Amino acid sequence: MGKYILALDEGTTSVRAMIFDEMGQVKQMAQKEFKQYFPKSGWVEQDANEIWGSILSVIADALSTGEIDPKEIAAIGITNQRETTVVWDRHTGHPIYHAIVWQSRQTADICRQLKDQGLEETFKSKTGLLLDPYFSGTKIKWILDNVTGAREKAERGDLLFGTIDTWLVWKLSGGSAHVTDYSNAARTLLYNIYDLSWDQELLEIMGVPKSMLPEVCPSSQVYAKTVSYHFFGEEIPIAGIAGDQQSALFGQTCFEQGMVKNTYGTGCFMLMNTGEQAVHSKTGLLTTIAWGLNGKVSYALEGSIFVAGSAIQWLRDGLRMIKSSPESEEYAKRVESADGVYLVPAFVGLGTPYWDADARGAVFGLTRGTTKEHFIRATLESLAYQTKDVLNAMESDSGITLKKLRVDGGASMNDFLMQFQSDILGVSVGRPTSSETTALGAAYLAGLAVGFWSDQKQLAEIWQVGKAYHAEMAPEVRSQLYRGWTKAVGATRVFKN
Ligand SMILES: Nc1ncnc2c1ncn2[C@@H]1O[C@H](COP(=O)(O)OP(=O)(O)O)[C@@H](O)[C@H]1O
Ligand SMILES: O=P(O)(O)OC[C@H](O)CO
Repeated sequence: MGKYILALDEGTTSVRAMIFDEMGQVKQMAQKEFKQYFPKSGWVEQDANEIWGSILSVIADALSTGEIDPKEIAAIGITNQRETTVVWDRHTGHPIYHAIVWQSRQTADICRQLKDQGLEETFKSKTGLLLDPYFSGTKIKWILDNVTGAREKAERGDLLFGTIDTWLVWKLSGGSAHVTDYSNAARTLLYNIYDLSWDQELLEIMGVPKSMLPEVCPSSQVYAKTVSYHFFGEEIPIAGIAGDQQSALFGQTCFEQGMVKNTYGTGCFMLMNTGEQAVHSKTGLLTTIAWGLNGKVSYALEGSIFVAGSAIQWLRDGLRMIKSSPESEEYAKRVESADGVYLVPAFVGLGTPYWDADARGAVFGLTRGTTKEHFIRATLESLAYQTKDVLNAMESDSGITLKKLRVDGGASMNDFLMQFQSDILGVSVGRPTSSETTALGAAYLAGLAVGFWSDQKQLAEIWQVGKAYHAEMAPEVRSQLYRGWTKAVGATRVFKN
């Protein structure tokens, strides 16, 4: 057995290859950002071939910089930005359109039409999801409706659909495996999360031929082996797949019912493990599959925030207020407060609990005294306020009052944000020693499948808190600040272009 597990973490903005040892420690990593395309207002697309090329390059980089022989890799786990949709020709392997990213709003009209036909409850009752452009189903329909000749090709069985996990396994296996796992299938709006099958009625409504869809498998099993020419002469088992948010839940070892994690990446996603029970939300949370493991499926409740770290990237790239995302912390700490400024980053609409595809971003409370520092601070604070909206929904749906929140993801490295998060929630926040829990989850799933780790108990023993934050804010200040946020979101939703 090799000494390491390789996790491929294909996020919204970058790909990472992370090589873990048996203690879950990072032996080596390589990362590469890739291009985002914004062809129209609210649309977000990527080039699936560029993602594939970037994956090959980070694998090579991690192995060569770490001087690791590919033979030492016992298995590969894949975790991915979810919902992002690729449709490609099964004969040539060429995508027929850009990958439509989960954040993209180009299917808002399709969702509206389906809602007008009174179909929301049909989708919700089978998939646990809502009719929002976020999910893959309407994105597939959009590609079939808008790319010349696509529908005919799909009906002839010439096209394949995949989320990014499926695309990468297909490429790594030389086109021999067309698979996904339960956690990714659960995000398509086409998969029945209760009877665990592609739902014929939903496929017909959406006009998606079943022949396009991947086989749905557990999250931990050997799906295929790498073709040797993509892996330096080695055939390595690809043995774990999970959507990045479910993978982070697994990497945080939230194995027990009621355990919660929040990941601050491009977006921000809070998931609660609800065990073998699928909990139905009354407050705009999603019911989803956490993972399939040991012959069982575990479910989760999820709150999805569309814009979190990407608001910080916008400060960097759009407004050019900062040179790097971590620099936001320094600016935020230079002022005592945001001085009444609220920024609502509804750049692609709002997710949980509002589900408003047409909302767009806004800033409130500007005065002549507002400085760049206040603006940056208000942007960071918006991540914490959105998280509070989600936690309120989660506590109300689950009946559980949270005492501690496990956090991870790029923006969780921001100490100012984590302290403010703890303050505004009135809950302790714990960041583990490894903030790379998304990749770790996929590594764990792959390692379990090949016997690299024996069981979940062994994994739970590895988790350690790296830094803890405790609420220091006076309750009346907390309430007053949050009241301001609630008013700002409400006002944002009234204004429509
Ligand atoms: N120290 C920081 N403070 C605030 N935001 C940060 C910081 N470091 C990274 N980010 C943000 O986190 C995101 C990257 O996190 P990551 O977990 O890699 O995201 P993804 O998996 O979605 O690509 C970026 O949007 C970036 O702006
Ligand atoms: O890229 P992230 O880490 O923000 O995750 C994206 C989510 O999977 C979208 O559902």
